[in-house]
Amino acid sequence: MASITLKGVSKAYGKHEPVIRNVDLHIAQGEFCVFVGASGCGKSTLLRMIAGLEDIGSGELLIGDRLMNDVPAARRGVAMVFQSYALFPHMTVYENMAFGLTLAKVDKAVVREKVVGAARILQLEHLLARLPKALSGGQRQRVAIGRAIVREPGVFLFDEPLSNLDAVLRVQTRYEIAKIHREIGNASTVYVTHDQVEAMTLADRIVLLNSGSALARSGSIAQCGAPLELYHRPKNLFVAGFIGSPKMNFIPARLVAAGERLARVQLAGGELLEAQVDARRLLPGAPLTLGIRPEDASAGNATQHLVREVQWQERLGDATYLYLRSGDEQAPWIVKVPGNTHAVAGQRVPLSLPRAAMHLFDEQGEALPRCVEATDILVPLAA
Ligand SMILES: Nc1ncnc2c1ncn2[C@@H]1O[C@H](COP(=O)(O)OP(=O)(O)OP(=O)(O)O)[C@@H](O)[C@H]1O
Repeated sequence: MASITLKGVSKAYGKHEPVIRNVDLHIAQGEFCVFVGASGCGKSTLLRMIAGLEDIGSGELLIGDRLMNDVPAARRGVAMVFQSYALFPHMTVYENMAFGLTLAKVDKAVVREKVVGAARILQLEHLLARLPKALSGGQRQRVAIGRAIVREPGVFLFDEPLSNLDAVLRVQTRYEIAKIHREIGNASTVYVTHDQVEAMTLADRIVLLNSGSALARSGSIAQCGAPLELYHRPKNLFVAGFIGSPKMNFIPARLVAAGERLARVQLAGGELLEAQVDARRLLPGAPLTLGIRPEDASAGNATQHLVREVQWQERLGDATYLYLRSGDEQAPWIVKVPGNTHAVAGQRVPLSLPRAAMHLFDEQGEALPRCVEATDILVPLAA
């Protein structure tokens, strides 16, 4: 069982711009780490370098305390599960799962014990004699996971393993992957996805990669931390906009006054709002972006509110997204309200914006520190 350490790892394909830039990362033994980011930001390249399927351009990769840069894939103690399952079509489920062990000339009785054990965890026991073509997509992916488990690797690598599954199976298989990771105990898992729900639900720690902008070039780490840390304390506009769906509302504003735990800002239409943010490093008049998540704003009366007009609504059943705006604003605000809310286009809605829920970003897009306690963020479930 093993930790994974990347020290100053970079990679370019041929003479092109680097796709991975100077990545430093330590994944502890037993940790479930998810690489997430937009298409093309370098997630798979980073994973494939850990797997040994791609050369490391520069820097060092260690698994445990062993330098792995030049160690072939088969000798790294890692097992990888691909989006495409990569099963042998002419072999049964049993033979597919046993393949690596048989190749390594492991004793037949030991192979049987391991394959049957993995099949039990994955609920595949009744399918061991079938060929892959007689399985559903979800069952095929479970066989691919089983093939990885029987090798008892120190490191599991998953490259978008749920992308080919329908929505229901995706949720079920996601739960199974989390359960297997917990049951196996001390194996480290690295999981690549572009789906932020998978990232939020599976990860002990998320590594969000930049995808190239004026602020940061692609292939570098935008933020690395626990899922709720990225959600509640995004470092910059890119992270704030990537994590959360629908995306955080961004509204241009100016600083009016900055106190120790409270900043007063003014919107383009002249409205004044207060945010529990420390903006003392900026001067009054500084341009800002105010950020508020759709689920943090609510339609109703409160101490601090403004009025916006309903333009459009999307009904999801459990919730409704209202698209609201005023004449001064380019983009509509999206506000999440209960699913049974009845709104009509053109209706004017008072909007309540809690001071503790607001984010402020400076002109460069860097977040200003929020003055919000952990206890304001997570509320214990009443017994
Ligand atoms: N073998 C290759 N040769 C040249 N360029 C490549 C190669 N593989 C990937 N790239 C480029 O490297 C960049 C990163 O690709 P990578 O597949 O790692 O991204 P990703 O974040 O996993 O994307 P996706 O979510 O679309 O799979 C992309 O611009 C891609 O076009």
